[in-house]
Amino acid sequence: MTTQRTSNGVPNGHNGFRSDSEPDSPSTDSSDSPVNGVNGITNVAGSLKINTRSNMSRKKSSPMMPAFMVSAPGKVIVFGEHAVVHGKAAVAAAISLRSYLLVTTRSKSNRTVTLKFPDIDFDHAWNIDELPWSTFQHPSKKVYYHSVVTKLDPELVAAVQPFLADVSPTKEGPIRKVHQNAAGSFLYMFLMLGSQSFPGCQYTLRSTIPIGAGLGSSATIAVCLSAALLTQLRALSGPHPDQPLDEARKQIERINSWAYVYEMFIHGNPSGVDNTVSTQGKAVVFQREDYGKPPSVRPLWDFPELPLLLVDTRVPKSTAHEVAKVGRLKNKHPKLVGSILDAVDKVTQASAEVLTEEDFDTESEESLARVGELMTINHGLLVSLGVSHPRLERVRELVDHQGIGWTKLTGAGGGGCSITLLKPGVEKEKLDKLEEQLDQEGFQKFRTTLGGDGVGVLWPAVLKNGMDEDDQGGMEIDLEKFLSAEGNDGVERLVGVHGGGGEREGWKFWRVENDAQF
Ligand SMILES: Nc1ncnc2c1ncn2[C@@H]1O[C@H](COP(=O)(O)OP(=O)(O)OP(=O)(O)O)[C@@H](O)[C@H]1O
Ligand SMILES: C[C@@](O)(CCO)CC(=O)[O-]
Repeated sequence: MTTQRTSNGVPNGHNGFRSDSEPDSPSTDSSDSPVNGVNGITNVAGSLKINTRSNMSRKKSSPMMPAFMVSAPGKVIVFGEHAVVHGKAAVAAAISLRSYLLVTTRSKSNRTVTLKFPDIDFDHAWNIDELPWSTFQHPSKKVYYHSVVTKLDPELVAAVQPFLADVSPTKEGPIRKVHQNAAGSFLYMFLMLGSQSFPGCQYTLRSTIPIGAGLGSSATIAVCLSAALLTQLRALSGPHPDQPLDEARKQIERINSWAYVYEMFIHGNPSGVDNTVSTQGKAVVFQREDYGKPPSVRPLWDFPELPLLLVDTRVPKSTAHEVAKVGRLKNKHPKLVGSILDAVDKVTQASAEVLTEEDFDTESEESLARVGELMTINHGLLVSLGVSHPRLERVRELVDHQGIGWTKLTGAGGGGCSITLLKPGVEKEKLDKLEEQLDQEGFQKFRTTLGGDGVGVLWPAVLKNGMDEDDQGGMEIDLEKFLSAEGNDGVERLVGVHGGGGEREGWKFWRVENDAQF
């Protein structure tokens, strides 16, 4: 069987996962097969041969898939957080901080699935054969990998609970809850998408995104796990360079839709804006008016490179808590809060217009002031919804005092991060003074660019280190290297991020750019 190779050695189609008996390229997209049913999906992972390159320094012929990586970006919400939960629009953009997931397959005799999340000190394994497959595969519950699941099934949520009982038993209450939440959301998605014949494997995650800071860290994990499971199931056939836009879009939607399932388990009632922008990258106008239907997503491919200062208050917050707080306020004062949410919506719509104007100029004070004023109004409305925090107000005070920009909280609030749009030509002394004060008062600044790539894949987890396609070897990112990489810089170096623009070697991204709405 001949296999065409793409520029970085990834065999075309099926992500290079092929069984000996599999014909050349039946498209999974055209199939209506259930996830746990026909079309070779069920046995995919367990019975495959890796199509390894004969000249790579990997095992020659192994029944296991090679290790591979998936990565997804964090986000900032530029306008419309919280209002978006209530059906209004939001503008959000991907950032260059990312999560990285390494997927390693176990030997055939090892029947465990392991989650290893060192950033939150979480490590747990389950025996695949002991998981409640019969409940998830009951005809009344069965879903398809291309199904769009928009709410959790209480019976299936209950079926997962016994498998959380022995998660992190020695950890303190709130930490244990975080671990159980992470475990529960993974198991729910794994059991819905997978089958008992899934191979033993380990999912190891490291992230350069601060947790619970409003930068969508949980969504990046959701997106990585969704893309990884769908890749293992061969329910994705990309990304590859000649992929038609429609196909790329369908796959992005599929990843996003399963990531939303994970987010629902973590957050209860998320709008889906975080996982959407993390999957797709760049920037979007997002709106979900009907929770029973997919959201409307308008990509903003020409989103301007705004000069933003991102500040982490280092006050931990819970998205679920802040969202619930606004919900309670709305129940108590429906008309009043309804008007505030309408006002946020108007601000968001106005911002989308300004940001997409042809003559919008990131060097012009006039252009930036129009966006900045909208940010100030949006922040004021968020304050009135009760989701700011004294530390967020302190950042605003410091920036306002220097008169160098416009500040708003971003994400759920209650702590977390703020964004400041800097005026053009800000005097260096003023900026230095501000940064010094922020440092002194324990805030953390982040340098990040807006509008980065969405979900990406490194298949296999081998970097060529600048070598030619046909050169020997490359550097394999194995578990040990991944776990021992030091800090954010160490992780980025290991996974091939070079240069301030976040260029990544060997990684591939689904390309869905054009103006169409989907
Ligand atoms: N690096 C990580 N490793 C493992 N789990 C993580 C990591 N980062 C985040 N999480 C998961 O995501 C949860 C944090 O989600 P939360 O929504 O509170 O923050 P966020 O996604 O950063 O903020 P926001 O939703 O406001 O953008 C954690 O409790 C944990 O379950
Ligand atoms: C606060 C919120 O609007 C944004 C969190 O990043 C929640 C959501 O959209 O699900």
